[in-house]
Amino acid sequence: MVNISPAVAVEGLVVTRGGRPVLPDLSFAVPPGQVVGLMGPSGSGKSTLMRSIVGVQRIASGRVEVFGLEAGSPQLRRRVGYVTQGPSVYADLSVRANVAYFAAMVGVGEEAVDQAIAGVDLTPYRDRRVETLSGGQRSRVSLAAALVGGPDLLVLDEPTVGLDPVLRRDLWALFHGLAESGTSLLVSSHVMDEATRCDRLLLLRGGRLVADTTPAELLARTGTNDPETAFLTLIESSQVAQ
Ligand SMILES: Nc1ncnc2c1ncn2[C@@H]1O[C@H](COP(=O)(O)OP(=O)(O)OP(=O)(O)O)[C@@H](O)[C@H]1O
Repeated sequence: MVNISPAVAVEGLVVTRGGRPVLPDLSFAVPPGQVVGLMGPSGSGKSTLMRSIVGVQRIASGRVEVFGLEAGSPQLRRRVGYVTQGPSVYADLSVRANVAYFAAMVGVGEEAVDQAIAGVDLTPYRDRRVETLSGGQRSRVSLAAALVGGPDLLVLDEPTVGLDPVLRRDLWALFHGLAESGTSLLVSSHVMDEATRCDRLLLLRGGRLVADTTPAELLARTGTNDPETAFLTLIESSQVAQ
């Protein structure tokens, strides 16, 4: 068997926030070149885990490695793109100026800026100030800013929240296109029907991993054809097991 190193390796991760263990003990690996969904209800710890992976979360113990380097290492700065849930771009600047700003931070030029804007389908809006765009368009500006450096790992916190079905479908197609060209993606969502759009799934509840699986395995294991029911079935069986 070929030994493929994981994009992300987490072992015994413990994170405490507000004096409470938010992630009590997590271990898993994210394979490279795939779209991995981090699913779980609100408050299950998805954002905290993503923050740990991009290296902006203080961890109590354990190990988080990205491409074999400690999360947050300076060598990873250009290799990891992160889009938070809140707005991460400047409302009073144009789409182009925003993406160009992030391009300057990672040391890439004009061509990369145009490519990133085209990649999220915003070329017709490139000279518009972000504050004049719709919510969905704004979130795509954040995505273009994260994409501009050509990261090897993209960490996206609920990127499709509040988007209409057509845009959601287009964004998932974009994610898969990126994965096909070798990018690893970790995408969070609390909408379980998005689970079927992922190559792999990490299901989180109360800061614990309920499953590390594929959509097909999840449905087969729970004998359902709907991811939401499958998730509820898993939660119930894990409660019985406790
Ligand atoms: N700054 C903070 N101080 C203390 N507790 C926090 C802080 N941020 C988050 N928490 C707690 O950590 C837990 C996990 O929160 P987190 O934001 O990681 O969940 P989430 O799954 O991303 O939720 P959502 O889908 O609503 O964004 C929650 O119980 C939350 O209340």
